[in-house]
Amino acid sequence: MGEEKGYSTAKEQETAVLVAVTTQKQNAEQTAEYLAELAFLASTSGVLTLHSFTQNLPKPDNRTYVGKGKLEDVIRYVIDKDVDMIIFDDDLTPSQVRNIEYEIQLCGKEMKVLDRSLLILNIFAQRAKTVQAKTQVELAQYQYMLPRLTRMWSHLSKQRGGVGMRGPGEKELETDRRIANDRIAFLKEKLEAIDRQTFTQRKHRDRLVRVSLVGYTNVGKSTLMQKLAKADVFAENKLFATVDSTVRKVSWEGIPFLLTDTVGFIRKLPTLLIESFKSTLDEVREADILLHVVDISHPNFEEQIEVVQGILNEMGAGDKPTILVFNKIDLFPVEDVFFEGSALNEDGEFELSKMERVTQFLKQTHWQTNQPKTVFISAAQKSNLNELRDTVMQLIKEKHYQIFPNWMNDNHLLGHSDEYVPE
Ligand SMILES: Nc1nc2c(ncn2[C@@H]2O[C@H](COP(=O)(O)OP(=O)(O)OP(=O)(O)O)[C@@H](O)[C@H]2O)c(=O)[nH]1
Ligand SMILES: [Mg+2]
Repeated sequence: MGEEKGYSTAKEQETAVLVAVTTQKQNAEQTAEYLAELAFLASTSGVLTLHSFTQNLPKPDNRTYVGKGKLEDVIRYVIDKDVDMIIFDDDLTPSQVRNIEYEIQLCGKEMKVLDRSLLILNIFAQRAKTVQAKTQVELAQYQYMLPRLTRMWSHLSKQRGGVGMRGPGEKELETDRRIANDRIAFLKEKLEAIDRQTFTQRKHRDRLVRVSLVGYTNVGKSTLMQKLAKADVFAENKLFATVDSTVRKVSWEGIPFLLTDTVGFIRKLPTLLIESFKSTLDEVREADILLHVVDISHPNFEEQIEVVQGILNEMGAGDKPTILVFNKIDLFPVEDVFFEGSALNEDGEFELSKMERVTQFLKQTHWQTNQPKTVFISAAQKSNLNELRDTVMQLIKEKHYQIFPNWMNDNHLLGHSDEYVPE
């Protein structure tokens, strides 16, 4: 047994190589950023990225996404280093999957082929907790898989880790397609039943003002929800920590309202997921006020704002009263900024705290606007949360008095206990 020494018996972490193309529409810098995000997505689902391949093309190759020679390089690397999977940054068409699968078969080694959507679907599947979210993810998985049912995607091993595995021969394909179609029909019916139930529940809920936290994934929505609603919400430095939406009733200045934490958005969010998460996203669609949370410490936060705005527009929620909440200002690089207010006191110390100086600086930038309103905060450090509350309160009050014109008369004699976290 001596020769086995040094080998770990624990299950090793799965490994991946990433593949992306730089095109006329996507420059090299963007490709690098997308790849970094793809590696983060992979690590969120427990997969270690070993290497990335990129190719410059006018547009992705119709047949095999990258050119044939490049694909051979990738496959050779995967064989040499015994990598488990290849992850493509863009969605592959069913025929690209077939062609890539064919090239892989020629080399005789088993390897999984995933694209961005499938990776995101897998993460959603791992994270969904409620019956509704689980059903939504499963529906999206089947809809994704159906047109791609080739030998590789087959045998409906939809369990975690099973997606992308090589399946049995052509014979089972027809059966698989039939099973998939039946399952899709069943899941749709199940979702409709859940929808009817939640619709009835919602109808019976008070007609309170509804505020929704929206934003790119990992920007700090759940952390902010925790601070604002004192709710025990799961927050983590991973993508898509939240897949189910959480609603809390909060009361400020005697006015109750509903605060919702929602699933994070991401660039190239699979359309199938948007569709099947329709009812979860109804929380956003039915919201009166949106708090669009932005991670100002992220190098691409401006593009992330656009992605989120684009998805909101698609959902028909693009023109709701919105507050742009720039979060994580504690991570804003202080050294790089020029402070007009950075006067020193007699002891040679700054008169303003670091957070105050950063806030002051940010308020002089073009991000400070009134359309939509902006607030700069750190949810983690509870900085400027009072200002955020005041800004949100203005909008809540407007809406609240529209719904309950007699609220003041009915309630001004009652004592209110304000629940709010002081800074
Ligand atoms: N430094 C710093 N980190 C923060 C702040 N707010 C949140 N974070 C961290 O950012 C990470 C993501 O936070 P979440 O609250 O899970 O983000 P989310 O937007 O809910 O993410 P998803 O649910 O995945 O879309 C966590 O590690 C938080 O601790 C902040 O103000 N400053
Ligand atoms: Mg979250």
